[in-house]
Amino acid sequence: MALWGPEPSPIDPFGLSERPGDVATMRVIIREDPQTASEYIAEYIISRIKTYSPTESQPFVLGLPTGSSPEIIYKILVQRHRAGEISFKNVVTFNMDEYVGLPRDHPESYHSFMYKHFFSHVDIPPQNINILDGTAPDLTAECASFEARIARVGGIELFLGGVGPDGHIAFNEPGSSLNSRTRVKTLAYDTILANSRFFDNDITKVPRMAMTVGIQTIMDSREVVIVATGAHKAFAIQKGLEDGVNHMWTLSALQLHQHPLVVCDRDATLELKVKTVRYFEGIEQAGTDARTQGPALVYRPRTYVPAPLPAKRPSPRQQPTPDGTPQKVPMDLRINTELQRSMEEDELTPDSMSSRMIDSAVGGLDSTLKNDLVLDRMGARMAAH
Ligand SMILES: N[C@@H]1[C@@H](O)[C@H](O)[C@@H](COP(=O)(O)O)O[C@@H]1O
Repeated sequence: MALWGPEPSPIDPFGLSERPGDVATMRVIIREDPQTASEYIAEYIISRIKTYSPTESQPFVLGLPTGSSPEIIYKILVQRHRAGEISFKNVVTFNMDEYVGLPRDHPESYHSFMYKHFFSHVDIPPQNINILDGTAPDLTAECASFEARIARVGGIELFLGGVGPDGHIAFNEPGSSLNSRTRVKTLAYDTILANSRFFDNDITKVPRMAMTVGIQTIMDSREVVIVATGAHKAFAIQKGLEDGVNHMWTLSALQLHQHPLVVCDRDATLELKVKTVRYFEGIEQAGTDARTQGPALVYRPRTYVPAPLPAKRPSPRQQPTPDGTPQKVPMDLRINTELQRSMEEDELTPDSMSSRMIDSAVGGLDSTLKNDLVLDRMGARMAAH
C-alpha cells in the first residue's frame, strides 16, 4: 500500500495517473460541424505539443487513430506544419490498431492510411513511428512488443481516438475487457459492415481480425481526446457519456480517466439529453475551455511500468510446422475461423449490435421519462466546486 496518494485501482494499478485530490472530469466540447470540431482538436494537439516543448531525449508521445473522422484533423495538422507553426521532429507516435493479414502497402492498411494522410507530409522521423504489423509471424509477440515500446518511451502523453457507431474505441469491440491491453481482436459484424465502404462495399474483403491497443493501454495515457462527428455516432456518444461505465460501450471507460476530452459536432449530440448538451456548453460559456477544465495537466517524470502480459500461449495456427518454421498469418481476407483469438478468451464474442442500438433507443426514452435525474446530479457537482 502506498504511504500517500490513492489506493491502486484495477483501472490504474500503479496509481500513476492520480494525485491526492484529483478527480476524473469528463470534458465535452461541442462544435457545429466536423470542420470546426476538427479545428478545435488540431489546435488542442498543437498547443499540447508546444507546451510540452519536446526534445529528442524527451519526445512528446502521441497516440493516433485512423478512420474518416480524424482525416480533417490530419489535414489541418499538415497545413499548420507547412505554415511553420508546428514540428513533429520530436514526436513519437503509436497507432491504435491495424488489420490482421493486410500487408503494410495494401491501400487499406492503416500503415497506408497514416502515410497518405499524415506521416508523408510532416517532419516526423520514420523511426519515431510505431504501427502494429498485421503480418507479423507471431501476432501475440508483436502485441507484447508494442506495449513494451510504449513503456520504453514512458507511456503515451495524448491518445487521439475516434469512436465506432457501436461505441468501440480503437478496435475494442463491445464486450472487450476494460483491463485489456494490446492484442488480437475479432471484429464485430457491425464494424466489418461499417468498414466495408473502404473495401468496394464488399464485406468479404474486410479482414475479420485486427490488432488493437486495449482499453487499459488507452487508459494509461496521460490524456485521451476523442473525435465524434455525424449522427451515426450519436448513440455511442449518448451511451458513452450519459450511461454508466460498461464494457458493451467501451467509450464509456473514459469516464474513469482523469483527463478525457470528447469533441463532438452537433449531429453527434443528437441522442444526448438537451440538459446534458446545455451543461457542457454552459461550462465553456462560463469562460473555460478544455485546457482549463478539470484538474491541471501536470507533466512530470513518470515511472511507467506496464502490467504484465499473460503468458504466451501460441494458438494452433501459430504453432511451428513440422519442419520448424512458424506458420504464417493467412493473407486471404475471407472469414478465417481457424485463426483463434489468443488474448480475448475472457471477452465476449462480438455480434451484431444493430438490434441492441434500437432497443437502447427505447430504453433511453424510458429513462428520460421516468427517471430524470441528470440535472440533480450535475447541480450537486457544480455546487461542490
Ligand atoms: N478501428 C477504427 C476506429 O479507431 C475508428 O474510431 C472507427 C470509426 O471510424 P470513422 O471515423 O471512420 O467513423 O473505425 C475503426 O473501427
